[in-house]
Amino acid sequence: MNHQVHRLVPHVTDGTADADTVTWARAMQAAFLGPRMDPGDLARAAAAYAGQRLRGVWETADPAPVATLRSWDAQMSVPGGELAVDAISSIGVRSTHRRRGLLRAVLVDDLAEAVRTGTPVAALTSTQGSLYERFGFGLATWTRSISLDTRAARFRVPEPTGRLRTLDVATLPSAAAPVQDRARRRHPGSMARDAGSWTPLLTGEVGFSGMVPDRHRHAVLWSDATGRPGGYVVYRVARGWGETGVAEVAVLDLQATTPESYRELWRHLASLDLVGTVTWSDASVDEPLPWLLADPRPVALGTSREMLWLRILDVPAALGARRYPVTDRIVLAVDDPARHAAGTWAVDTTDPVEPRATTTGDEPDVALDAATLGALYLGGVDPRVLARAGRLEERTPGAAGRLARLFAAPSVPWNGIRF
Ligand SMILES: CC(=O)SCCNC(=O)CCNC(=O)[C@H](O)C(C)(C)COP(=O)(O)OP(=O)(O)OC[C@H]1O[C@@H](n2cnc3c(N)ncnc32)[C@H](O)[C@@H]1OP(=O)(O)O
Repeated sequence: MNHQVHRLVPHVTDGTADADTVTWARAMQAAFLGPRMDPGDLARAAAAYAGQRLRGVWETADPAPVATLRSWDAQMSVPGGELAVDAISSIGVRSTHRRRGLLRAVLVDDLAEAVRTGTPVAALTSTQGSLYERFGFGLATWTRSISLDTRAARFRVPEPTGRLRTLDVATLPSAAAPVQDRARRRHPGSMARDAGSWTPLLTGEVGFSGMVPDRHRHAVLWSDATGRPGGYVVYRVARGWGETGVAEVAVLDLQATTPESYRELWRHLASLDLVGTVTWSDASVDEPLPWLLADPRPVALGTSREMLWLRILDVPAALGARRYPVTDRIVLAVDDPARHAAGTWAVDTTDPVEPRATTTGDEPDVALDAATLGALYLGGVDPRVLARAGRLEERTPGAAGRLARLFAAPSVPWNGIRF
């Protein structure tokens, strides 16, 4: 079935969105099993979409779309640099209209616009793990939950350094945004937080909670001895101390620009009175926390979850935007039914400052599909593992190992912000 996709530009005045955007937001919320909201709350929730692109499929005479998608331009860190990506979210289809190709229609339309405007990569986080590979998205970063038994935690550096300051709704965006911008450069795959997400991060007033405020959230900024801000943490009291006498705190976002700021933010969390446990569900898979402590046992590592899915839309631009730790020339044959990444590409890093991916008639060293290339792009998975899984074919002996050395990232890719 051929679905006509339309675009909607949100208009936001005095913190509330226009009527069409509100109708769009209501349809999107319903697809995600969100609560029913009164129009005022919905208009405030939808104000976060200012400057973003809304898409939908509308049926005749019904003002509410049957399918929704939201996207915006975001900066993402890549090894040795950064890249503008098409960040995609809010893909929802009315429960009565599923499995008729509506997700496909809105997503294909959005990707086509990203290609037209020269955006080399699309990025999303997903509610389900099986949806997006068929559209060429590969799983590029993971997170892992971590928890700290604060009463048993002893820091190897015994004395705190720097200064801590609490932030409120008025001060969080201006104080934390520049810190996040610096911190994310330490982790390939880390995305810039979009402007509209700072206030809800602290108030808890998000559409999916029906804009019900969460008054148990706190934000703390750490600055070094010179007064330069170096990190922040936003956390919520997940369980109060009333029942058991011991509260539990959940980290919502923690960004550190230096080892010192990382240590002092964790020291702050560990020192909270009345708290027994601090948890963080979207931590990096390689958190240094256990190494800060005299005894690592108070740290418990939990389950991994998939986080960021990447779709390479422009191979020369995407591969040329990152840096590589070794010089090599490897030929990749990329299969992509949507054609965006299809071709035989020579990835040549002989000039480390200007690596290039160009089309070639040479025999490929490796054959893979577009989703596998997206998974590999940040260096978050070893190509030899993908070869063992049959996701990548070595056409010349040892090519997967060469690819592993070429694509290796300077630090483990991580994005701590679901969007
Ligand atoms: C980036 C994000 O926003 S992630 C959020 C995804 N949205 C949600 O979880 C909200 C609730 N769910 C929904 O709104 C819908 O069920 C959606 C968006 C997941 C799917 O929408 P639909 O219009 O039914 O999908 P559509 O018919 O276009 O299917 C596209 C393909 O995905 C497959 N697919 C769709 N839903 C699922 C699913 N739940 N599990 C596995 N495969 C699925 C279809 O079989 C189809 O495959 P094919 O084209 O290879 O044959």
